[in-house]
Amino acid sequence: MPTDGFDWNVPMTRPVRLAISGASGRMGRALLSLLGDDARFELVHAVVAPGSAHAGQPVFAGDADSLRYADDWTQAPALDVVIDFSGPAGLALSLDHCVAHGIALVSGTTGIDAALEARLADAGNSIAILRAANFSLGVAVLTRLLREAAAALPGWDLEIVEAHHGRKQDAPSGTALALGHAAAAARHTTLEAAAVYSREGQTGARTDGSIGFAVVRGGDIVGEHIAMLIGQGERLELGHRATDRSIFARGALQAAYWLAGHERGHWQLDDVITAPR
Ligand SMILES: NC(=O)C1=CN([C@@H]2O[C@H](COP(=O)(O)OP(=O)(O)OC[C@H]3O[C@@H](n4cnc5c(N)ncnc54)[C@H](OP(=O)(O)O)[C@@H]3O)[C@@H](O)[C@H]2O)C=CC1
Ligand SMILES: O=C(O)C1=N[C@H](C(=O)O)C[C@H](O)C1
Repeated sequence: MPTDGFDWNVPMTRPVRLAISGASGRMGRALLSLLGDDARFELVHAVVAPGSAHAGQPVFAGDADSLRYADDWTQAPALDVVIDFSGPAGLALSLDHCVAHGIALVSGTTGIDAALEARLADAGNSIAILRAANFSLGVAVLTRLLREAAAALPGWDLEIVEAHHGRKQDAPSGTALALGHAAAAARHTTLEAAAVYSREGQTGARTDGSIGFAVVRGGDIVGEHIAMLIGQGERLELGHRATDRSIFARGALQAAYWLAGHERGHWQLDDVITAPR
């Protein structure tokens, strides 16, 4: 059994029939490069943006017999699970298809507005859904550590700094927001009450108990998050640096394998991860 922290001991009698939404993107390509060696899955549909130049092209370049990209769900075959890393508009379409056909949905898409959040929440009444702002094991552990530190140091100022590549569409990152929610809950408050998303000009002094966010964008940064707990005369920093998108892809594939066949409802990456504790 691999020792990568996920529980791989799920018996399946046939490959899981998988669709990827956002298949031509950075995360889509990371998923495709892992799927070539993964007998647990049969990739049967690969969705790109409506009207995309990728539509009709082979998913595995150079292989004329390969599955071809589709720019909608109309020709999708029977599926066990969809993995979505497309963006909010693509996720809305993936969700429609999954709900209409009773298909499990794994999504890593971030930057979702309140209306789509509400639709996703409601969809848990009819299909199995697993969403995570970050599919890496390291961030799962970082989140646990931050909860503990935020509770243990209630009077220390908390600032969350994140850095990503220059093409990222949303800010702060989904991971930064998830870290903020976890820390706020550990301090018996909410991120809505505590968050400060921007500072400029005559800001006045820092509000006690607030959680500040700072955002860096540039080049090819895969994803970095640092939570600073700042006291008087000392500072605790908890951080994670992703250097390869395959960590997110591996986590999403494991989540999809685990979720296929699970009953309807909302599931968490923590349900899939069995170690470390
Ligand atoms: N949870 C996690 O661990 C991670 C989450 N993410 C999140 O995943 C999402 C995608 O990131 P990334 O791969 O960098 O993005 P990219 O911009 O590289 O890729 C986006 C993909 O989605 C497709 N797409 C765009 N619009 C639609 C649509 N309306 N319907 C269907 N497909 C569409 C694009 O197709 P086309 O090429 O034709 O334009 C492309 O394949 C983001 O929300 C990001 O924050 C990213 C990394 C890790
Ligand atoms: O867009 C990205 O690239 C990433 N997005 C996720 C986020 O918003 O937290 C996860 C990861 O940091 C990469």
